[in-house]
Amino acid sequence: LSRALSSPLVTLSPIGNSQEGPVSVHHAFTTGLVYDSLMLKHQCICGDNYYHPEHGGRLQSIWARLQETGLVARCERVRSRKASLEELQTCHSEAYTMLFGTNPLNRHRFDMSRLDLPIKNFVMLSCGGIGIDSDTIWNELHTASASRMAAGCVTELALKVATGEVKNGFAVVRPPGHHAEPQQAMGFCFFNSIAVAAKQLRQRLKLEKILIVDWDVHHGNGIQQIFYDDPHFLYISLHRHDDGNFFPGTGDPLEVGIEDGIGFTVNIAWSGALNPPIGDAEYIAAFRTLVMPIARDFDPEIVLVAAGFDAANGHPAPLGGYTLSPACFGYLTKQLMTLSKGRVVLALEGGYDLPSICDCSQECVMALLEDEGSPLQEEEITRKPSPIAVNILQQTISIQAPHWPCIKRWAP
Ligand SMILES: CN1CCC(CNC(=O)c2cccc(-c3noc(C(F)(F)F)n3)c2)(c2nc(-c3ccccc3)cs2)CC1
Ligand SMILES: [Zn+2]
Repeated sequence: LSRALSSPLVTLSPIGNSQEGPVSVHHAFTTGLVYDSLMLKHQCICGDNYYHPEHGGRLQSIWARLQETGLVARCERVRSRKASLEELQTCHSEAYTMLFGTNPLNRHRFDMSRLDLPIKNFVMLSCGGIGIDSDTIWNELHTASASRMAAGCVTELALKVATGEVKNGFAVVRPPGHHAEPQQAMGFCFFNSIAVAAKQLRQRLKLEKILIVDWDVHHGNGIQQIFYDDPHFLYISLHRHDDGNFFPGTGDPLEVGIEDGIGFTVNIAWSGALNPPIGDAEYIAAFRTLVMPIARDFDPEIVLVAAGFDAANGHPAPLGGYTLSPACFGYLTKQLMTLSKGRVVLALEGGYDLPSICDCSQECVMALLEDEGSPLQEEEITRKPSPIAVNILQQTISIQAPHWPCIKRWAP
């Protein structure tokens, strides 16, 4: 029945006597959205949102924007749920999921004594809060549920896109996930939502080829690590690297995967700090010369996007410092929609400037709905990428060409 329901604007035949007229169930085949206010509760006990840029106001603002613009009404609302400990354990150790996945209300159910917690412990923060570090803050009552909810929402949405119940999707979730390693929380991240979703697609739906594109300004060290030896998952990241001097420092172009996974990690590692800052022209060029040719060659069954917006204009240097336009994120989304019969799932990662992340989210959801979206600036379409960026792309092409012959035509 679910297949029937997902076809456009189906009307079921009337049941019972004809006086009642047709009983119709309108399930348009459209973009799925997933959001849950439970994710707002993950906050530092110090309450200082300026010191902690990764706060609940980010989600509230994005959701409000999607409602005010009528986009929520045009989408299918996907049911939110927390990821189970079992789902989390496809990416994280049992001890880790117990430590960060339980709270005082449910911890009694688990025998924590036999867990050797190999994790750096919690520290007191200068703001008066508690956490793994000054960014990865811990709220004893709410962080576990919020982090599990984020992973569960991305997973639920990805499954509905993969099974064709919704056309594509956008997950409005926090805390972010792409820095979370199997046994290490860092960079605002506890559970690797994108990685958990990707594992479920493989385990439950037996998908063979899953593409993960990460356009957050930071390298997704956790995603890379979890899939580093696995050719079923192609990880392509574009990130500020500055030769390892920008958080988290990983994501060098020479990191291409190991064993069977060689060639299934592609790192487009921008360097040169902010002179000149990286903008639309560089990302358009990277997609044209590397991301899309490799992605088409891989021919994935679904595309998951670690869609952080901290590379967008409006993020001061420590948070990113790049100058991508919201329209550019809409353009990148449209490019990825040419793959996998359009089965694309975006999950929010970073992004802190509220007007900026609202504009970016709006452009991406409009792209998913196949709306026109804002035009790219003429200047950015015609501008040549900076010499440093051209150099980075050429380096990456020569490193990856042995694994992806299709990109050779761009090599000098
Ligand atoms: C208190 N703290 C201190 C360090 C901090 C800079 N650190 C970061 O931005 C940082 C560090 C590690 C990871 C990430 C990060 N951002 O998104 C992601 C994500 F996972 F992709 F989502 N990771 C970001 C600073 N922020 C500012 C700042 C400046 C202007 C306005 C707001 C904050 C100054 S130092 C963040 C807040
Ligand atoms: Zn704090």
